[in-house]
Amino acid sequence: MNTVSYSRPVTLHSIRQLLPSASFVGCGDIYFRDLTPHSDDCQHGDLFVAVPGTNCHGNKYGTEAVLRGASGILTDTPCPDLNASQCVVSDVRRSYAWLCQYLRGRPSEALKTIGVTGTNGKTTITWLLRSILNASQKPAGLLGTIQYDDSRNRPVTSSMTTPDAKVLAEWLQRMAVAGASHAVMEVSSHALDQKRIAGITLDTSIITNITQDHLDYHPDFENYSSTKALIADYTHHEGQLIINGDDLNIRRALERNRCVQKPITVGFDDQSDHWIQIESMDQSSSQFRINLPSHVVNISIARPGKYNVMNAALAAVTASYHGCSDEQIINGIENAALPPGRLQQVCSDHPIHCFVDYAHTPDAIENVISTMKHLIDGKLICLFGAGGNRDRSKRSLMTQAALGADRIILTADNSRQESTQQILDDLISGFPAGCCADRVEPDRRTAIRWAIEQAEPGDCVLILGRGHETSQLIGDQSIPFDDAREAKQVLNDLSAISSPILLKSA
Ligand SMILES: CC(=O)N[C@H]1[C@@H](OP(=O)(O)OP(=O)(O)OC[C@H]2O[C@@H](n3ccc(=O)[nH]c3=O)[C@H](O)[C@@H]2O)O[C@H](CO)[C@@H](O)[C@@H]1O[C@H](C)C(=O)N[C@@H](C)C(=O)N[C@H](CCC(=O)O)C(=O)O
Ligand SMILES: Nc1ncnc2c1ncn2[C@@H]1O[C@H](COP(=O)(O)OP(=O)(O)OP(=O)(O)O)[C@@H](O)[C@H]1O
Repeated sequence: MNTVSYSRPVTLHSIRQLLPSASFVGCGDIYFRDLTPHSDDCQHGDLFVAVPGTNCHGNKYGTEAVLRGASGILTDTPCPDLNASQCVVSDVRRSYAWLCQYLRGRPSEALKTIGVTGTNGKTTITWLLRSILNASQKPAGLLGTIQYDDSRNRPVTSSMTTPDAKVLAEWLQRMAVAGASHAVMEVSSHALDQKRIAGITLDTSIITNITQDHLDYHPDFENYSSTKALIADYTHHEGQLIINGDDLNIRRALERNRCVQKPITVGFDDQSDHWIQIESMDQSSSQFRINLPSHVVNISIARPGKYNVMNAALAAVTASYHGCSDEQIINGIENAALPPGRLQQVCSDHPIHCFVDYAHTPDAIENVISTMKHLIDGKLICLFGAGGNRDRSKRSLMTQAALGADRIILTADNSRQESTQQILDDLISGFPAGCCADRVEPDRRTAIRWAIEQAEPGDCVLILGRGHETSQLIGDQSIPFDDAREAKQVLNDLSAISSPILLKSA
C-alpha cells in the first residue's frame, strides 16, 4: 500500500470528545496519537481500529495491537477477554474514516472534490477531468486505479482504486498542502461499501454506468448497483450528481436508495439535460457535440467509441459546473494524456491494427468489439482471459460479449490463486452450441504471438483485460508482463521478417 510519509501526530486526541455518542469499556476515555486498522502497523499511543472485515473481525488482533503499544481499541463488539481500554461505536468503518479525515485537518474542506463511480470509465473520466482542470489553472490531484498524484505531476503508482480511509486522508492533505484546488477520485463499490470516503462531502459525483462486475464481493447485482448509488449520499446538497442518463440501472439504483437529489443527466437521448450527438469517428478519435450550461460545443477526444464520447461528455459537463470555460474544456479533452491501456494503439510497420484495452467486464468487451468492428475493414481478432478469485459468474458472459469478433483466443489473465484451466473452462462455457474458441492457450505470451500471426493486412487484433498492468499474477507470483510491450515485440519481429531489406540496412 502507498503511504505518504508525514511525521506522526504529537497531539493526544480524546476519543470521547471526538465521538461523543460512543460508549467505553474498561475506561472513561481513550487518548491516542494516531490510529490504524492493522495490528502490524500499531505504534505506541495508537488507537487500534478493530474493523469487522470480510475475512475476520479485527478484534482477533486486539491483543497483538496492545502488545505493540495501542492505547485502546475502537470496536463495534466489546471484547471481554481483552485487557485493554475499548471504545464501542455502532459503525467502526464510518468512525474510522471520519477520524482519519479529522486527524489530517479535514483536507477535503480546502479542496473541491469530485468522485467518480460506475462499472467502467472511472479512470478515463478522472484523467480527462484532471486535464481540463489543469488547462483551466485549477491544479487537480488525482486518486485512482493507475496512480495517485497530489497535483504536482509526480504520480505514484497506486495499489488500490480508492485507497483505505487513512491513506486517502493523507493524500487529500498532501493535495491541499501542494496547493491543489481540486481532488478528482475514483470511488469503487468496495470503497462505498466499506465507507472509505466517510467524512468527505463531494462537491460533485458522477455515475458512469452500472453493469455486472464484482459479484464475488457483492451478494447480487441489486446490492452492487445500490452500493454504487450510495455515492449520492456523499454529495453536497448544493453540489451536482451527474449521471449517464441513458443507463436505467443507475436510475433504478438511485430510486431504490430513495435518493432525494435530482441527478443531472448526460446522454444520447434528446431528453437528457446535456444531449450528446456524435458527429464523426475514426480509429483514433471521435468528434461530438453537446449542450453545456453555456452553449452547444463541439469536442474531439483522441479515442474512438460511443462509450468514450460518453466519458468525455461526463467530464465536460462536470468541468463546466466547476467554472471551466468552453475553450478550456475543448482544449483539456483534446490534449488530454489518456490513461495507458485504454484502446491504446500498438504502432508498428506491420500492416495490421493492434490495440491493448482494459476491458474485463462483459459490457466493456462488447463495447470495444462493436466500436472496432465499425471502424476496420478486415477481421477482428480478440484475445482475453479472466481474473482469478474474482466474480466467476461474469466469465461466461464475457465470452458471449465477445461473439461479435471474427476470431476468439482465450488465455490467462491474472489467475491469482485459481487454476487457469478452471478459469478457461468457465470462459469456454459461454460459447453457444456449435461454437468454440479459435485457440485456447494458457500462456499469454504465446497466445498474443499466435493472435497477431493470424492477422492479415487490414485486420485488427484486440488484446483485452489487462490494459496498463505490467505484471501478471499467477499463484503467489507476480510475473513482469506488459501486453503492449509483448505485442510490440511480435509486431516488430513480423515487420522485420516481411522487410528483409530494412533488416539488412539496419
Ligand atoms: C475485500 C476487501 O476489499 N478488503 C479490504 C478490507 O479488508 P477487510 O476489512 O476485509 O480486512 P480483513 O482481512 O477481514 O481483516 C479484518 C481486520 O483485521 C485486521 N488485521 C488483519 C490481519 C492481521 O494480521 N492484523 C490485523 O489487524 C485488518 O487490517 C482488518 O482491519 O479493508 C482493507 C482496509 O481498507 C483493505 O485493504 C482491503 O482491501 C483488499 C486489500 C483488496 O484487495 N481490496 C480490493 C478487492 C478492492 O478494494 N478493490 C477496489 C477496486 C475494485 C475494482 O474496481 O477492480 C479498490 O478500491 O481498490
Ligand atoms: N463509459 C464506458 N462504458 C463502458 N465501457 C467503458 C467505458 N469507459 C471505458 N470502458 C471500458 O472499460 C475499460 C476500463 O476503463 P477505465 O479504466 O476508464 O474504467 P474503470 O471504471 O476505471 O475500470 P476499473 O474499475 O476496472 O479500474 C476500458 O478499457 C474500456 O474497455
